[in-house]
Amino acid sequence: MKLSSLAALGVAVTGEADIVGVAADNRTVAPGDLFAGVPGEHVHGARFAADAVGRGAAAVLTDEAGAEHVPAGIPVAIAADVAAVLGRVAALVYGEPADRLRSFAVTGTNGKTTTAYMVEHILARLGCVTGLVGTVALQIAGEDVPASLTTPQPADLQRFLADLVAAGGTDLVMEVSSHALAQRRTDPIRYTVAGFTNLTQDHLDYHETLEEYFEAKALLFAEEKSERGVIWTDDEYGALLHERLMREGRPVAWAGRTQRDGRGWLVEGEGEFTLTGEQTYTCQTGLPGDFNVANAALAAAMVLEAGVPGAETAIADISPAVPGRMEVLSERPRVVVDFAHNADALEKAISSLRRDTAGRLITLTGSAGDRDALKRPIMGRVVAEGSDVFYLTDDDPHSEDPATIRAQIRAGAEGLVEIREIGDRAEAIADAILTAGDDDTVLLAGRGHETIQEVGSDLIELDDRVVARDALARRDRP
Ligand SMILES: CC(=O)N[C@H]1[C@@H](OP(=O)(O)OP(=O)(O)OC[C@H]2O[C@@H](n3ccc(=O)[nH]c3=O)[C@H](O)[C@@H]2O)O[C@H](CO)[C@@H](O)[C@@H]1O[C@H](C)C(=O)N[C@@H](C)C(=O)N[C@H](CCC(=O)O)C(=O)O
Ligand SMILES: Nc1ncnc2c1ncn2[C@@H]1O[C@H](COP(=O)(O)OP(=O)(O)OP(=O)(O)O)[C@@H](O)[C@H]1O
Repeated sequence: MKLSSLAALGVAVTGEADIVGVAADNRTVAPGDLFAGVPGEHVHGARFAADAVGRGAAAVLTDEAGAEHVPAGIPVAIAADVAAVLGRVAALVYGEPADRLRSFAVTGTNGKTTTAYMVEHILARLGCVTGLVGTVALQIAGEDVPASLTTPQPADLQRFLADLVAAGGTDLVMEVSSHALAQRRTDPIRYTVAGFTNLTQDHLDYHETLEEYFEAKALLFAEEKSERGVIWTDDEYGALLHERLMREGRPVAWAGRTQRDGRGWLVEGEGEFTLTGEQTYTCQTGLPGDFNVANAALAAAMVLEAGVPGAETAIADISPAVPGRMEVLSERPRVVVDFAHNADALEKAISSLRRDTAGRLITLTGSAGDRDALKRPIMGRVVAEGSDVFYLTDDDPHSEDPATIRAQIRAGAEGLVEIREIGDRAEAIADAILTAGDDDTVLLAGRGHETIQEVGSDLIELDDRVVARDALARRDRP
């Protein structure tokens, strides 16, 4: 594509070049790419323009402030707000790949990964070739592609979509974080169906208030971002969002256990449940917890609302394997690894496990550093109120002092439960499993599928599932 074509997007172009791709990080530039120098929180990306050109960048897209870093003689495109235009630029360069895909987006505080896996699972059963974008994986037709953010930056996302189309992809299933929506990472994708799981306290380090966090999520349901929405309305903010979209006359369906006005899907039953809209369908999910019925119902309703042929049969069993989400490692004692890392997720995981635990419920968790600190004492209280024993340990401390994080969690739990504080997570997991009775449940919460612990600037290999299996093997030894 010619650099001058970007003029159509309101970008001021000087010089001409043939562009084959887009990269917003100099370290990922390939010959012929347009290097986007985006101003960030830490550095202006345009500072890396000279290095990008050295790696073969054919031109640079940046703003007025960044232009001074562009080497003389290099074609340049200037935008008022680079981050805001980057998605549209990348889409144009890669040939608008999203237009050739049916697309599903899931947002909400908890349940995005699980629901996205469920939508993907239903589509894969129908023979669709899917791209899956989320926290756990970036996949094309089940094969992993490396990723670091839940929702990739615009240039990476559009390149991924182009690769998906080239691989014969038919469908895109994406988790969309509130950060991504606030930063317009998904622009200009207009999803066929957008789904909302729930909204509870998290990420208040990034979004200043819960209302601002809600408004960031609500962006996904605007006319330009999705054709129609499916909202889990048993959630307080879901109900608010549904009312608002109905008022605005947007195409929207509700899903939940309470009948509402307008088009919707009534959910009845537990592991095996019915979904009643124009017709009644029987579905089941093998994933434990009531909240997974909510996730499965939302996933099924999204595929039905998209009008995917054959959906009615493919939703009968929605049991994908979701790494680190209520993953059961053993039965006696029952050891479960779960990604719950905020109060609502912990509360739901604990209460669903409590119901079928004959012995004690032993919960192990910490909380990540350099992230929302306000949630820590609330998490402590939720664990204390729902468990018999609380193993208080470390998550990813990042640059924070781990003992301070533990003290903040402890503040909410003190006096309410037996607390065993062991900072070393592997040691804490081993102790919890080795001292558990056969009828007990051990919930290892917070890290799910993660395999690297970030302590200061050190990256330490730590997979809760590996440590737990090792401890279980030691239990079995006479
Ligand atoms: C707040 C936020 O989202 N920050 C993202 C942002 O960082 P930043 O503004 O600090 O960027 P910067 O370091 O100043 O760099 C500016 C520009 O220079 C470029 N650069 C920088 C250094 C270099 O050597 N070369 C280079 O080209 C960068 O690619 C960037 O384009 O741009 C970076 C480059 O793409 C991202 O890595 C970074 O995500 C950080 C790591 C992050 O943790 N983001 C989290 C909050 C996030 O987005 N999370 C959500 C999920 C939340 C959930 O659990 O629901 C997600 O979607 O993953
Ligand atoms: N519908 C739900 N309601 C409340 N909690 C849930 C729900 N679904 C899953 N959870 C809990 O939240 C945890 C994270 O689930 P999942 O990874 O599916 O969510 P997510 O929104 O993708 O999270 P993240 O944005 O942090 O990646 C699960 O391990 C489980 O404990």
